[in-house]
Amino acid sequence: MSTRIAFLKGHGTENDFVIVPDPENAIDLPPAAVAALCDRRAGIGGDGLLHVVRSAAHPEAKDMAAEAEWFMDYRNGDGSVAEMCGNGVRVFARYLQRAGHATEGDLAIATRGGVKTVHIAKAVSDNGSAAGDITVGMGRALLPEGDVEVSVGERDWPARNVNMGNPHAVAFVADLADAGDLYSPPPFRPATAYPDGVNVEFVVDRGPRQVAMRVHERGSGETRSCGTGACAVAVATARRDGADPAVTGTPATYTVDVPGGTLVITERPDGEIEMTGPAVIVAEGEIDAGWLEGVIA
Ligand SMILES: N[C@@H](CCC[C@H](N)C(=O)O)C(=O)O
Repeated sequence: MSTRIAFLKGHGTENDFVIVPDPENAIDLPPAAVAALCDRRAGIGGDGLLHVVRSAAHPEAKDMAAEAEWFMDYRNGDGSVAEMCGNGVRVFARYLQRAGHATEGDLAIATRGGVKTVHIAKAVSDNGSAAGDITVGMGRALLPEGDVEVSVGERDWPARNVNMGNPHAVAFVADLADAGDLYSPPPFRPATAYPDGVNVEFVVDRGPRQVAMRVHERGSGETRSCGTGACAVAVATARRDGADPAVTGTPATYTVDVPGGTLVITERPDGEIEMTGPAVIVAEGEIDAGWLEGVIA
């Protein structure tokens, strides 16, 4: 291992990530290393980590290499692996643009949830950091049948089970404060509903086709935003509102306010979902490889 490892820090609606460029997949990043890097006191700090690898160099992505040159090897802040990260994939695209691996326009990115197409809008500044929005084709939502409930303390709510590549439980509440401090994962029922854990969104109405949410993310805790969560919320809200695009034949667009900003989600009649929001790189530096080796020893 070299003595210095490059990293960047970025966020999308304040869902923040440590970015580790590693085109040839040469850096060992076991869960303990990821958790140490994402630690906000003893590490760099982040809700998750974006390991930037060429698809051809990663065993989980080489089958996607013909379609997408780059693989988003996403990890949660506790070091666990997740299928997809909606804010992460926009930040990943912003990094590729900044590094000269991508330009404005369309770009395919491999993820564990399949190949996603992102559209990088024209930059509003030319330094690559304060740039325009990025739109991601998030694919289709799956809505597994069966009642689900989530609880906080003594209170519980029915929740909609929505899979955006990763699992979500969406609960409509009267007040976002009802979710409490969200220091620990909200329990869910039935226990068999989410064998690999779940991301839980608490949602209130804000106006016509506008909602606000808080989220407890599997593997990260409460975060300031979750892109796949915002898509799950838009889909659950459209079904609740009788605005299922497959039934009405018209796209449904929802504005989803998160603590860290705003995401705009459109579901088309064919079920395809697009999410638009910001993606910002805020810093660049070097990790001390000796420290990282010590952490995982
Ligand atoms: N913040 C992400 C979701 C990250 C993965 C999630 N915690 C999981 O384990 O499924 C997003 O923006 O989608």
